[in-house]
Amino acid sequence: MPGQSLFDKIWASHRIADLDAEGSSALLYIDRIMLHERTGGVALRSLSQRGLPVRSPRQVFATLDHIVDTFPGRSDMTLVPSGSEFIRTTREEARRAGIQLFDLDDERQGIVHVISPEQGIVLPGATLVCPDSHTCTQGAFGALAWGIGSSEAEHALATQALRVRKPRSMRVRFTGQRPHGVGAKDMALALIARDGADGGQRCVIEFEGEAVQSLDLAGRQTLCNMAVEYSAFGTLIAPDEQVFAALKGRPYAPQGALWERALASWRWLRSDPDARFDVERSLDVSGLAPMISWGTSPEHAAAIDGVVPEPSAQRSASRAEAAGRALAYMELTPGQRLAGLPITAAFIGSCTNGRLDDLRAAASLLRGRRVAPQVRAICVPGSTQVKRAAEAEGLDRVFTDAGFEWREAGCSMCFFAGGESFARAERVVSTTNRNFEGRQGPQVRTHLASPVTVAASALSGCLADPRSF
Ligand SMILES: CC(C)[C@H](C(=O)O)[C@@H](O)C(=O)O
Ligand code: SF4
Repeated sequence: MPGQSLFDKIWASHRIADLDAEGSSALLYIDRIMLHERTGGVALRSLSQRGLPVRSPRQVFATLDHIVDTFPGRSDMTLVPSGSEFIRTTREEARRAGIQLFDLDDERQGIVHVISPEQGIVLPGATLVCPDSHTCTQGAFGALAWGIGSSEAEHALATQALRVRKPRSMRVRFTGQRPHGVGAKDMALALIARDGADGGQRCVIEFEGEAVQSLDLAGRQTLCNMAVEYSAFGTLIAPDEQVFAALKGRPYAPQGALWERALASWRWLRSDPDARFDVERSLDVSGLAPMISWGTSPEHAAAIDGVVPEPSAQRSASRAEAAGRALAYMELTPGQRLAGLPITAAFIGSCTNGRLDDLRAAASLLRGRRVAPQVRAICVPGSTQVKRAAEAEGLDRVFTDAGFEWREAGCSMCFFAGGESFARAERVVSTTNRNFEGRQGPQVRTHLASPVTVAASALSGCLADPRSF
């Protein structure tokens, strides 16, 4: 018998029943369900219309993040068409079901994947689902967390269990030491650029290696967050002392004697040395440079000191065709240098890079400097707690003195839902995770990058290398 992977262990400890003889599908117990107003309110309403109660309201948490206004001093007003309807439905159904809602006036409000660890909702070794694709972010805490569809969300709410076809497993080792200016976002973009946006093959990916262990928790969450752009089913990083320290004392984490018991069990949450994975990959980070996307997929990314590639350099004819289309949309030509490309907007925030450490990293470049006059720069903290903590150390002033807008927490312009947007065809450098056509507004061209690269670019008025600051 080979050893077990961390994924195998969590799977086995949550399996209620195998659904076939080979054990390739199982009914899994779900520890936590998270919801947001864009998809969660609808799932709750549909359930209540069918006369089905939420089975275990204390294990379900909801927040308002996707279509809420993020203007300073916001009200219930939202520019998103039918946005108020989503918000109202979520409020009504959360109240009816008796589940905890982190509403707009609640200090615990924020992007669903950001508030979960802040509140100690995600725990090592737990299963957590949410009808949102970036739920895999929470694998950074050693939880099996994945995004589900709305009918699955209804099933999970009604039964606290889900039928799951067991995903294959992958291990990705990041070896070597990260050079100056290279962070988790660059590691993720480099991996996706190398292997393609389908490289993760719907596997549960365990990230390992010194370059992962040395990341702070914000960085680990960035890496796990981007994994869905690599087509991962979910992610895992074996939880360590950093994770335990971060969760200790959080409102929904176990307390007292229960904490001690939990901690003792969490120390076993790692893959056995002889665990087998269906796919093994590795990437040496020591030669990486800060990355920037040039196209309309996160796989369209290159080193900031590089050039826009020739579409014909892509691995297949279909990829070459997609790259050609991407360049047309992005108004770029092969061979053009990436650094120096003029931009008109910069965005810092989202569940990828909207945490306190991300804001600190950006602020370290912005301090005492001003963004270029033609650049509209916006910072949206990932949660109200991130916002408060940032304000407590004066980061809001650093951002506003530099010319950034300082906003209320939410998803904001990470995605265009018909509300607030960048101007048509604007070129934006953004810490978010998706850059497909129209993602941040009609015709808007998005360049994905790390917080320091976005800060450097905002200051320069063009895509810029953070290492030169
Ligand atoms: C609206 C929501 C379902 C969606 C997702 O699942 O990811 C959003 O968060 C996104 O990033 O596009
Ligand atoms: S911040 Fe962006 S990627 Fe994250 S959940 Fe919100 S819309 Fe989705």
